[in-house]
Amino acid sequence: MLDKEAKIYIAGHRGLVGSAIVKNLKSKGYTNLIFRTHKELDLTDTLKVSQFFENEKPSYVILAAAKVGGIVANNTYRADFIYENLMIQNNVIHQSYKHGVKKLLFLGSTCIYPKNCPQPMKEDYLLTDTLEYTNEPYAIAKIAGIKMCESYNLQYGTNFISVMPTNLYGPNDNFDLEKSHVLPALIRKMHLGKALENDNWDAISSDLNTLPIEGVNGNSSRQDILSVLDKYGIKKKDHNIHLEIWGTGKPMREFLWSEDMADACVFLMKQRDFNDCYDQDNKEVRNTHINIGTGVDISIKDLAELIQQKIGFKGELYFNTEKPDGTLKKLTDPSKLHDLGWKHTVSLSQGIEQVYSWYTTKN
Ligand SMILES: NC(=O)C1=CN([C@@H]2O[C@H](COP(=O)(O)OP(=O)(O)OC[C@H]3O[C@@H](n4cnc5c(N)ncnc54)[C@H](OP(=O)(O)O)[C@@H]3O)[C@@H](O)[C@H]2O)C=CC1
Ligand SMILES: C[C@H]1O[C@H](OP(=O)(O)OP(=O)(O)OC[C@H]2O[C@@H](n3cnc4c(=O)[nH]c(N)nc43)[C@H](O)[C@@H]2O)[C@@H](O)[C@@H](O)C1=O
Repeated sequence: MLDKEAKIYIAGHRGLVGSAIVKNLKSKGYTNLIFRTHKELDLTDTLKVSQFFENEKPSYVILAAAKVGGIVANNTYRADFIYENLMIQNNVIHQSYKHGVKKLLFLGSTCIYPKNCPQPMKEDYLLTDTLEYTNEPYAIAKIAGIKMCESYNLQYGTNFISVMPTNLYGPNDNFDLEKSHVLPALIRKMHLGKALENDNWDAISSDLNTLPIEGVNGNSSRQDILSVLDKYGIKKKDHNIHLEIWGTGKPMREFLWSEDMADACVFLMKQRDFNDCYDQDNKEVRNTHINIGTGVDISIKDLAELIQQKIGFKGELYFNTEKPDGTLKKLTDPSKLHDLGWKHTVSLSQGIEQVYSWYTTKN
């Protein structure tokens, strides 16, 4: 199964997860990988996706393309999150069925579980209560993706499996200060905060030239840069830097290194078929998806202090409770995955060092 010459389409190959999956597959000797950037193939375009599958006829598909963002992006662009995600997954899953794809892996998210879910969250807790408001549209699209895979398997005999990863981080993450997830946002905020406290304008220019913020880049005036950083919660007060953490700092989150996530995906592509997921005699097939996580979580306050210590930023942290907390706890129960023989290898402490090293090399 999944021989080294198999034609595998990785949708979203430049993203956080997609790029790690490509790296993992290449390292294992897979040679026939195909990709398209968003610009080359908009996966919300049904006709173009159909033509792509007709021309390329991939044997395997890993669906890591999606509209993705942190808590504020999810809460603000609610229509885009539900529309784009439903369109992307409807097109890719349906065309995979139409063109005889042997196996597809769909990436969901642990936000599919109820807001006040019993902890740790088992796969069977799906659809047992109300969802978290801030990411409800995104979660509903992801639940539709799971049910689409299950339904196509049951009606058409396809082999489409789903995984529900916890919060991920690593190389090629999104470091936008407003739209990203907490871990990359705090890495960048503290990197800029440290540069500011050391009056290291070369580091600030280099960072802003790699990824401009709201119209300022590395060549903008210092006054303009200071005023934009202030707006994003990196505030210079006399000789001290005050750095904003969204919410109360009390929510707990679980973080998985993206390359571990990629390894779990490739492991499941090789080891797990839909037919292994359920009892053939059971007429009601539900919850065939698999959690991917570490089973360990940390409060946002402790995460911020850990990143602060790793980066060596000496300023003060303050909590902005005008910003949403989101779910208070969403810890996965990864025992289904552990029972299959896979476990993560990179700790949060190691991962933060690795991603910060990657971030500073890139700048
Ligand atoms: N990041 C996280 O913490 C988590 C992520 N997930 C899930 O994992 C998967 C991967 O996420 P992640 O790698 O973080 O996301 P990224 O935002 O890093 O990457 C998303 C990728 O999708 C592509 N893409 C987006 N929209 C389209 C479109 N309309 N047409 C074609 N391509 C498109 C982008 O292409 P391009 O680069 O060309 O713009 C990009 O490569 C997603 O399903 C996400 O929901 C689940 C839980 C947590
Ligand atoms: C992966 C998961 O990601 C999203 O859910 P989330 O876990 O709530 O997302 P998050 O990483 O943005 O925030 C985690 C916590 O951290 C706090 N927080 C502090 N300071 C910053 C900060 O500076 N930026 C961000 N983004 N959050 C911050 C923030 O207030 C929140 O309490 C889903 O919408 C959905 O996309 C999904 O599936």
